[in-house]
Amino acid sequence: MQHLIDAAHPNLLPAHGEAVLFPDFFTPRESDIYFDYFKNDVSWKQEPVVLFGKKRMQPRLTALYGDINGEYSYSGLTMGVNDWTSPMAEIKEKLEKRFETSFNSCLFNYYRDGKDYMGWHRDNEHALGEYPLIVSVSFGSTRIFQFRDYKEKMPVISLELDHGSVLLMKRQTQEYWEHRLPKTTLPVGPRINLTFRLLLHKG
Ligand SMILES: O=C(O)CCC(=O)C(=O)O
Ligand SMILES: [Fe+2]
Repeated sequence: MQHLIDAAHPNLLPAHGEAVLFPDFFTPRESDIYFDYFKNDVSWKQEPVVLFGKKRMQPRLTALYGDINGEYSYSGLTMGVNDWTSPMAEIKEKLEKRFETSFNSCLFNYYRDGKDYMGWHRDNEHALGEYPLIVSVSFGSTRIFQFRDYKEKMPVISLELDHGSVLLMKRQTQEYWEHRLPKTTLPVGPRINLTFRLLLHKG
């Protein structure tokens, strides 16, 4: 893979992994079009999850797309896999070319407002292999995204994910760091996030 870290795109993590932000990966115009398209045409669902033995609805809407047939178990949740649509395939190809890799699935998240969030987690499912490359695309309202050391639970590294930005996470990132998209009491509009992944086998 070509070297992705340079002065304009520094590694946001001090050690044990690489996280690189590309703030204007998509133009504002492209981003507006993708946002409207995904808002209306993704089969969004609010899925229940079991946390500490209690069933609750996830604080966001989700959908899974990819080229694996059938179902995929992700974080204790079995999700149906939908077929790529052409705007999704277009984004996937652009990312694959730029980052010299390939993806076979994408998890879509829809955060309706500041009350929707994703808690601390690592994307370290077995199906992703040892050192997964995860590419996260954001459209819509800017939200804060945070990393913290998985063992020490500190310090927190915060960044803003803007409309049209791409965040790349690679190497040991999912082993040493956890990440989240915190709630906010500030008035924020909806945000759509796409995380492209390569699943090595079914979950
Ligand atoms: O919405 C985001 O930026 C985070 C998404 C995420 O961490 C995930 O889908 O695993
Ligand atoms: Fe994640």
